[in-house]
Amino acid sequence: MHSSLHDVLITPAEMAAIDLAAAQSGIDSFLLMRRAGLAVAAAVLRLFPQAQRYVVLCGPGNNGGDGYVAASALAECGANVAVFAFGDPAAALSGDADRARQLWDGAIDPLASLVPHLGDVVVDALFGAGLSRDLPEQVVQVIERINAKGVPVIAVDLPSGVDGRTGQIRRAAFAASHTITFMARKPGHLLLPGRSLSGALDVVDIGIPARIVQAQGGGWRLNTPALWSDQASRLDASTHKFRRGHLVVFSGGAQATGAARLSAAAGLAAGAGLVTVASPKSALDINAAQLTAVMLREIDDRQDLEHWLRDTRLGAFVLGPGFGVGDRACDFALQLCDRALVLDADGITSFQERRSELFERLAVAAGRVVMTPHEGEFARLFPEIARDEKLSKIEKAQAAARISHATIVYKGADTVIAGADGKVAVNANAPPSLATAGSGDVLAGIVGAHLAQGMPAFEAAAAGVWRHGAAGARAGPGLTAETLVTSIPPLG
Ligand SMILES: NC(=O)C1=CN([C@@H]2O[C@H](COP(=O)(O)OP(=O)(O)OC[C@H]3O[C@@H](n4cnc5c(N)ncnc54)[C@H](O)[C@@H]3O)[C@@H](O)[C@H]2O)[C@@H](O)CC1
Ligand SMILES: Nc1ncnc2c1ncn2[C@@H]1O[C@H](COP(=O)(O)OP(=O)(O)O)[C@@H](O)[C@H]1O
Ligand SMILES: [K+]
Repeated sequence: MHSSLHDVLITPAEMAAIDLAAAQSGIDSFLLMRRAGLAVAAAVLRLFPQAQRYVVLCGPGNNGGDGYVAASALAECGANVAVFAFGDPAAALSGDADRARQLWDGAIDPLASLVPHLGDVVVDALFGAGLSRDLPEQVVQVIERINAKGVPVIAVDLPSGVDGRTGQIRRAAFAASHTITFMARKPGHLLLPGRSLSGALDVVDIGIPARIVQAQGGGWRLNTPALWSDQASRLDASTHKFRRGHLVVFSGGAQATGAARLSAAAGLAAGAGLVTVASPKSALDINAAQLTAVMLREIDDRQDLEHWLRDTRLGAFVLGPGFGVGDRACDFALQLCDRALVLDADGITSFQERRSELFERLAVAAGRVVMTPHEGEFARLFPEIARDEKLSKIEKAQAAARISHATIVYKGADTVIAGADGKVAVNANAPPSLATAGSGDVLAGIVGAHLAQGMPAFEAAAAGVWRHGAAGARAGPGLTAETLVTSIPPLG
């Protein structure tokens, strides 16, 4: 892949515009298709040199065209190749794809006649970026037959049936072991369930200039350090703990203190210079018995908080983990909207019936606020957005950020980070072992540390999600929230 396109995500509509812009700039579109098909053939031979038969499935558009080029290249190498087409290829195909078909001099059988055998390797060139509706029954049946047989599938551009913009399945989809895509990743490769169905992803540079790809791209990004490393604070010899930021984490009552302590420990490990747990009187003793480097302060009510907030050195706040749902959470959060705040868990749920109050406050407050909902919390605060099936997870996070005026971290295996200004990134470094109790509390603490150090909200959130994922990978499969805290890698 071209290095400047490493973190760029291109939707199918943008890819079509890129295709057009490339043609208008004089680039030979058939040459692009040839490079795509040859890259597929090379990958297939490298990955599955022992296949008894290469079964190439060709669709009615340019994805099918890539398939015909790959089939011809495989046959030229002496491989046993069988081509099956959806519909009548002579009638359906035009332009480059038809030219590619005419250069294939073997038989073309109807897709429905395919009987997969063990020893086959399937090259899926049915539908790629042009998938525009649910798959027809005939294709669904073939996909189910092949998936059930367990023969390896290499997908061209996208596994057929996966929507390249949303990652959703249009009735059925191949479960590919590998996907070969072109120029840049597509959102459907990263968003679930498309991510699980794409297998190992290979992005091939077929020679479209990076400037053309970038010019048509809409700004969706993969979450990598390139997005935020220049905003990360560096340690220099003259630093002191207040310069590294003071993070406050609010504790729940005596029966619910662990979550806040996990956030606090994560905040300290992630680089906040000081961390204080703000605890109600009822939980002071239990917190005191468990805290060492993290400090403790009694905060019971609104007045206590108002008084304490006169200390401008308090750099950022985490409100929500184990805090308890109710008006007290809302009162505290509304007081903190013009500071730096991570609103998580109960802090989000508490606003289910009062969200306009929060959003109106955030619209005028000059704070840096990050909300970190998982799917359930997202649906509580943004029910109409959560229900809208036309939107991808990326667009849902963007819509939520827009109406709430906060940075949204829409959590899950495919966490999306969206800024109120439209910036968006999809995370891809998180292992499934992060699905463990307390893992979200650790994330809130890491993001809080970044805010305390002065990072802007979007960058603080994106860096937090990335470090959380990297910590998960370092902690290994048996991780607990505690080992996650001790595995947080350095920032930058
Ligand atoms: N964009 C580019 O620059 C390049 C694109 N290439 C290939 O071109 C592909 C995109 O080509 P196309 O835009 O022709 O799109 P596709 O080939 O993915 O599919 C479009 C065709 O499928 C039909 N179709 C869509 N959904 C259907 C459904 N559910 N049931 C039945 N028929 C359906 C459409 O009517 C159209 O005929 C990419 O995925 C890639 O493989 C490559 O050739 C290399 C260059
Ligand atoms: N399957 C998964 N793969 C990768 N990351 C995951 C997966 N499941 C959950 N996570 C991450 O783990 C964290 C869980 O947070 P959350 O749902 O709030 O749990 P908890 O309340 O137990 O802390 C989130 O950051 C989420 O993105
Ligand atoms: K495909």
